[in-house]
Amino acid sequence: MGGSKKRKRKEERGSIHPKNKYSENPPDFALLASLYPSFQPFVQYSHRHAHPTIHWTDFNATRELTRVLLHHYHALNWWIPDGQLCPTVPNRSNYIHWLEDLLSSDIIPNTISTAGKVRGFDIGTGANCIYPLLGASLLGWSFVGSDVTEVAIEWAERNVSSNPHIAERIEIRKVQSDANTPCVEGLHAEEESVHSGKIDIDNEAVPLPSLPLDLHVCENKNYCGPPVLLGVVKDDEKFDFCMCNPPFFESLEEAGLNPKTSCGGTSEEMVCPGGERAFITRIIEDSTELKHRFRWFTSMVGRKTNLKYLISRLWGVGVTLVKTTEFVQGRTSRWGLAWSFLPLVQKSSIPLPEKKNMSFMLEGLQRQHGAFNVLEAVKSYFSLHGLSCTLNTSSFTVDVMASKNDCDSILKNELLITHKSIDCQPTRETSNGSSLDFSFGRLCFRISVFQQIPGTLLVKGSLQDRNSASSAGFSVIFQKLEEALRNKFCTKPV
Ligand SMILES: C[S@@+](CC[C@H](N)C(=O)[O-])C[C@H]1O[C@@H](n2cnc3c(N)ncnc32)[C@H](O)[C@@H]1O
Repeated sequence: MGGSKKRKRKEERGSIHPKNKYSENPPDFALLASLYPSFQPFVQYSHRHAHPTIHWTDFNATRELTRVLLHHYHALNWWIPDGQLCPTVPNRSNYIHWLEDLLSSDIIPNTISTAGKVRGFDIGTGANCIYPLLGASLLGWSFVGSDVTEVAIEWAERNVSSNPHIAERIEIRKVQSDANTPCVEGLHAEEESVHSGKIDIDNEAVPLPSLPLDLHVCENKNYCGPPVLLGVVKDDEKFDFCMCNPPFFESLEEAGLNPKTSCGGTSEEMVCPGGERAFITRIIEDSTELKHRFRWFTSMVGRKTNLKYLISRLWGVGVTLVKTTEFVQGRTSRWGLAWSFLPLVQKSSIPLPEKKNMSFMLEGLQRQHGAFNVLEAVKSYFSLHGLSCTLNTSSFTVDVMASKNDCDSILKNELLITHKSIDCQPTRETSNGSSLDFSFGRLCFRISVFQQIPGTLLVKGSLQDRNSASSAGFSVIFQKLEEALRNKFCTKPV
């Protein structure tokens, strides 16, 4: 009962991007079977299903489905050897269309692409090379696709050269697998060589690089493999975006947990020490060096707990904005995570979210920072902008009253106060890329702080007035408060 409700909710949220070829018309297996004799043996007809289906646990069936989908709907020739990761086309297309939305959103300036030509970097393109093939054929984008394994490079190149109409747009780049990036502290040398099978470490301590992120929290789970972006992106290169479907898992056992599908996948493709959390943390590390050489840095994230962790890492390294989306396919959810270091663009008027209740989590707080400190920071944040506030220590709330001018003051000054260290002009832009037109007289809201578990607090805001003009103002101010608190409490020392 609970399960079916949950499933229904997911289905209601919508599982497929509206621009996706398959959003209105799911693949027609009967038609494909009639057109492609090689696909026929895999198609099952049963009175239990309204439409013909395939055995999702059969690698040969899922690979043949991908081949015919790419051929029939995308005019692409494609193949992978046995056991390599087999992509699901509708699902991978969702990521491409989300990137398309990000690139056309104008939240950050388009400083990179020339003459409307979009150039992307696919980290770990795999033997299947699926993202460059889809991005080039659907949208005319150019790509560099990187990978570490010989088999991925060989087959990605084959998949590119068997499609001469787009081959010029895709470069496959081998990452030197013997050029392991140094490991940040956490792993014992012994564990390192066992887990990665690539790192040749004597029993001596490895010299540690000074990195802007503090990874102590994920002890023993750090990425110690070959370079990811730094050392692979060339000195003179700029990209509109990078994308990545990272090795999600820490072990092959974990990778094999879903017996309901067979998409293949070798250990090199699916597993890395520390799993996706460590791999994406390395992308974040690299992005702090490469900054404006990419308009958007993005990655797929497989676990919600990792998504939360990575978002708080991002605010800690001074990004100007973070965007997320949920990709739902069947019963599986994945998340898209995007960030940028470019200054936000000032815009005139875009509708704002009109919410009366908002909340966010502050995670990874140090021991000395409890609910009371955060509450005090909330009060001084608003007092600093001249708003009238009352702190109630027994209910752990701050009641705030703001006039139109007070709100203006927050929007005009906030970025100067909280983001002194980043290259960001004060604008009226919110993290959602919207701007505010105040048409209310006074705003009353309550901020409450709740302890969840040690080191994690929930901050809630509730609007006391009920008109929608106020709720637009409240949404923006609450987002500004969130940025300020994250900046104050979630930034780790360099
Ligand atoms: C989960 S697979 C994704 C393959 C393909 N992009 C897809 O979506 O199906 C992850 C890929 O990352 C590659 N990989 C692992 N470490 C890498 C690194 N440091 N740089 C580039 N690729 C890497 C693996 O060899 C593997 O092909």
